[in-house]
Amino acid sequence: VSCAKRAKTPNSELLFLPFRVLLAELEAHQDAWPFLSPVKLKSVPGYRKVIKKPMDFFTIKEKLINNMYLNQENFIIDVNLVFDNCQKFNEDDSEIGQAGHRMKRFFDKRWTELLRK
Ligand SMILES: Cc1ncccc1N[C@@H]1CCC[C@@H]1S(C)(=O)=O
Repeated sequence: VSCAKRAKTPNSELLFLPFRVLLAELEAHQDAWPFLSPVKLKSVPGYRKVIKKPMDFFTIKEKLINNMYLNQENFIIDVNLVFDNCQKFNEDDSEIGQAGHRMKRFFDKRWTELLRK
């Protein structure tokens, strides 16, 4: 089975520029602190059992740099996974839960502005 060829051509770098810009904005956001690195499965009881597909901004950046997103959809799916995992595991009125909702609102707004022009 031939695995999907990773996009290596220069123009695909250009193509993914908006994603890198958007991801940089997410990472710089004051409410990004819970999502900057993978959840520490050893120090968060229950996380491994409850959350089937952990995701975080650092992992997304790695995938972006390694050309592992072949289209917009897969990038969006991973970003939304960060927020869906957060809503699933954290109470809405918790510190992390609130940060997740604010980050999602910020992302949805910027995504629309940046890529829906
Ligand atoms: C995103 C998340 N969701 C559920 C439980 C914990 C966390 N994040 C923790 C709280 C702050 C950073 C750590 S981390 C990312 O270092 O584990």
